[in-house]
Amino acid sequence: MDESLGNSSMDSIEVGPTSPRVLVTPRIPAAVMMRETPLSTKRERQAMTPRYRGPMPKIFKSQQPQRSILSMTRKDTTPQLLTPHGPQPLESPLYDHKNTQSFLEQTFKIDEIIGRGSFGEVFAARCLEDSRLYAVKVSIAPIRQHSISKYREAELHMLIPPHKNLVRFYRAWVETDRLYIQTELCEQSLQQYCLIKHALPEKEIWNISVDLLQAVHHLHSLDMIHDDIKPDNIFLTRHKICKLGDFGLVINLKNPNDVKSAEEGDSKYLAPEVLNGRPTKASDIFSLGVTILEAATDLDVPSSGDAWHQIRNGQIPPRFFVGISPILQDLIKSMLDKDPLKRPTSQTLLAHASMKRKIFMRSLYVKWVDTSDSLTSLFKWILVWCMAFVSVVFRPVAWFHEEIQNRRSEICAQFLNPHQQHTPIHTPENSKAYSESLTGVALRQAVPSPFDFSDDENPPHSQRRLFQSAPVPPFPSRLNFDDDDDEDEEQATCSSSNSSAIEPIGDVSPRFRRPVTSMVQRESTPKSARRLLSAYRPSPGLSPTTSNFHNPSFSHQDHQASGDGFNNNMSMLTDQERTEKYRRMQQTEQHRDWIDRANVVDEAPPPMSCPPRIRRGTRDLPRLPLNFNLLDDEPAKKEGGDDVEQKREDKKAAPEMRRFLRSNSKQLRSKTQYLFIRVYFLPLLSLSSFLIKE
Ligand SMILES: Nc1ncnc2c1ncn2[C@@H]1O[C@H](COP(=O)(O)OP(=O)(O)OP(=O)(O)O)[C@@H](O)[C@H]1O
Ligand SMILES: [Mg+2]
Repeated sequence: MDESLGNSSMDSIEVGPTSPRVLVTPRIPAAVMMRETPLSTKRERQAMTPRYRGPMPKIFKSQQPQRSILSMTRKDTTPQLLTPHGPQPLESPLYDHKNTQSFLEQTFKIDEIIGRGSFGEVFAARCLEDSRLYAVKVSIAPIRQHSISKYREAELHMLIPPHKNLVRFYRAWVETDRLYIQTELCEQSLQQYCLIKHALPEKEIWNISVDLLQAVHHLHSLDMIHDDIKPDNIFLTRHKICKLGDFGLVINLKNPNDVKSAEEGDSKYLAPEVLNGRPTKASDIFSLGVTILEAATDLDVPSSGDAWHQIRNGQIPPRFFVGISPILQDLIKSMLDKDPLKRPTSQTLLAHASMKRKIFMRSLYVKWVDTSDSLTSLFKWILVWCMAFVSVVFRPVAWFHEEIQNRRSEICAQFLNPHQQHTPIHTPENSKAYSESLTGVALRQAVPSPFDFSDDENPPHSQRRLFQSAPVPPFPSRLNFDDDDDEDEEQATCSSSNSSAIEPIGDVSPRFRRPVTSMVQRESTPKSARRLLSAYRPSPGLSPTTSNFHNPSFSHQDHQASGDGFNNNMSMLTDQERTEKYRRMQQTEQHRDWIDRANVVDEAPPPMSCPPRIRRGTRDLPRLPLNFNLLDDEPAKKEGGDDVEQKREDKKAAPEMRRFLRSNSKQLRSKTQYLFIRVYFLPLLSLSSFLIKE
């Protein structure tokens, strides 16, 4: 049928010799009419019928499912692995027989459905056993038990030795009457590629021809016929290497019992002799010739009619070959020869002079791709291990840094805000004493003092905390009440009285010389009482168990009679010595008051102890101004009225702040390192894991 005639019949009709041309709606459906049209390219066809988006959909033997097959599968049998020696139970460390999910769902992570064919659905799925991506084809209809060809595709595929231009077979299994075939995943089919690109450049056509001829030659050398070569069954990797797939119609010529099903290859690519006979190796060459012609010319291959015969009679209009080299034209035409005997074999074609160089170049390219792939995977492997190692090494460091930073902030906040009550620095040594004092254990053990000095200005003991071992610069040592001469005596006095304050009588040990609770009592004792306490020192040589302190009959007179004590010492001193001694005592008292204020808390301690380095660094620091921006805390609220005083304090504290900053610069540096890990290392880690997934 003439092209112009076809167009006029579709768009307009002449009602009479004088009548004007009127547009009518064609009665014949476009699809039927298009079958009658002569050869055209797919692009031309698209222009004529804008809604045309590709070849007509296939007619399925069974109704195409509206939802995925997976949602319809029920697991009621154990999966059977198909092997050349028969079915065997399929095992995997990830598979749980008791689980109601299928083997596919348990051992794969399904990414998407990548295709639907007459046989089944094809999924892109990541195998959880090796973390690689595969294509898994699941049969649509349950496999009929007595069907001869029920596992045909899988059985034939597993028989074919692997080849770089054949889609690789991994395994196949049957579960609940459905066949699953796990194969290599490719990027797209040649049909999808051609629909986007239309006529491919000649260089690509040569690459495709070389790849497919090698694949067909591999099959033919095994005495196998593919019988379904078409763009839909040819797949492209991401490196544009062509692979022949879908071995459902393969004929094994070596097996005389191989009964082929009634299905035949796609009529568009069918060799003319197959209409009246059996498929042969030559028919595969014909199908391959039509495929290459379609890819090179963007020909819309007819499935029947005159156009179908036109191709088989070698009457392809020369306009389709415009821009194609004569060598490629000759190659295609020879493959489409009507006479199967005149058609070249795959071996003859590969041995062609023009082919040899191209095969060599292609094999180099394939090797390069393989090498780069292996190097990439090796690099990824090394990267993963390095990352794992580095993360193992640095993770505790990062965690430790974070803890230190938090702790530092807390400590600084205490020192920088004079109006805020201070949280104590808890050390492993005093944490026990802390918990004891909270529960009152230590206080209950303590022998009650004869003096009750608790008053309103002293908070309860349970709220008092100590810097147990805090040095008190620039003030004299807390035990150094008196002159150097009587230092020993003073210490003995203190330890004796302290021990008696916490320990039950008769159980005094030297390690309790400075128990915390006794310090609590001491810290909370008013000045006047402390002076009186010194009067209760035990006499030298008197054991703590017989100490006057614990003797209920002990009185002030007894104390004076024992000849020791504060008043006697003082009376023996000169005026100047006494003044000096008072001055020092005053300083000590002031400092003790400061400690008292600093140690009052009303909150539970944080769980982590402050590391000694920081404890040392921060202990000596004076209070710093409130507006220290290093901390994220809210600026402390100034109480009304003492703005001026506050400013003066701030000014005084400025050099102290500098000192503080200097001493903390090391910590800030470590914070920078920590940030470096957060900003560079962790994203690098996620990048590498992403690369590995890919
Ligand atoms: N290994 C694979 N990699 C990528 N995509 C694939 C793969 N296998 C199949 N597909 C996609 O799934 C579609 C259908 O696959 P396949 O041809 O194997 O199914 P089919 O049921 O045999 O169909 P038909 O009988 O029409 O050939 C293909 O067109 C292709 O898009
Ligand atoms: Mg197919």
